[in-house]
Amino acid sequence: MGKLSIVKIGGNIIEDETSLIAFLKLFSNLEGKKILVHGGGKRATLVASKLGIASKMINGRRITDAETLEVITMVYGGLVNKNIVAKLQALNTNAIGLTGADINSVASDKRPVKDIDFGFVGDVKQVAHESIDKLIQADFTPVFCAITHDGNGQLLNTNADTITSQVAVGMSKLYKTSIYYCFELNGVLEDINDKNSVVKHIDSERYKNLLEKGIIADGMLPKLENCFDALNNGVSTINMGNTSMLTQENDNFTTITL
Ligand SMILES: Nc1ncnc2c1ncn2[C@@H]1O[C@H](COP(=O)(O)OP(=O)(O)O)[C@@H](O)[C@H]1O
Ligand SMILES: CC(=O)N[C@@H](CCC(=O)OP(=O)(O)O)C(=O)O
Repeated sequence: MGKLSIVKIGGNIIEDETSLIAFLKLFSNLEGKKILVHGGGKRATLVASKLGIASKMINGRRITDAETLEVITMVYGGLVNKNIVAKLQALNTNAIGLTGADINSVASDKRPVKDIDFGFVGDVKQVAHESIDKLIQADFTPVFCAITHDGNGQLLNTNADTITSQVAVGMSKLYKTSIYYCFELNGVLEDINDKNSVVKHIDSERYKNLLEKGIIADGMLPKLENCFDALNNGVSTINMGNTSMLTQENDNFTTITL
């Protein structure tokens, strides 16, 4: 089985031009077959506010009404995705930007209304691993944004961490897949105020222990949930840390195993 790396970058890296360029250089130099998934929640909030639209997040997920869906479609599928693709082209990486609607790559179901109505938010139901692989086999590098579709013409907003883990699960039918969640910190930290307190290895036991101690919070909660889901469904390795973990020089990041 060949190897495939799936790398995710979040809003903090995207918003900082220097960090973004530095990351894209590392990503371009990464050997082997690869996929990039990007978020952009910060930019969506900024653009929405310029348009007089208030943003509301619950449990790390954006409440996405019809107006907000228009904003995130323009921001994730347009502004952020196309800028990243252009910058990758400048680095000689032949990137192709995709929403989940493109080549029917990521289909989802609108989240059912229970206690909370998230609006146009999708939970992934199917990843077209064979179609995505056609792009990879043709030496294109897929760049996914945080948009999926329901197959009936409706675009849906889906968290980029979830897209990453679900695409990785789908692709693990064809490849030995590794996920790299890149963010602004060095990894999962024992003490959020001490950037050097990286927990180097988290397995199911340690995860339980960190949860009990309340060390994992905010955006890290769904991130780690996604990790264990991916590992339980065929993904080989998951690493979490700053962008330099893509180089051989940095071994100070978090590795997650079952
Ligand atoms: N123990 C922890 N170690 C590291 N980050 C943590 C921890 N607990 C909570 N966090 C938060 O999780 C955030 C990363 O998750 P998220 O906001 O989803 O990032 P992104 O979307 O940029 O990838 C960090 O910015 C940090 O504030
Ligand atoms: C449903 C939902 O919450 N979607 C996310 C998608 C973007 C994202 O995940 O961006 P980051 O990785 O930068 O946080 C949102 O709109 O914020």
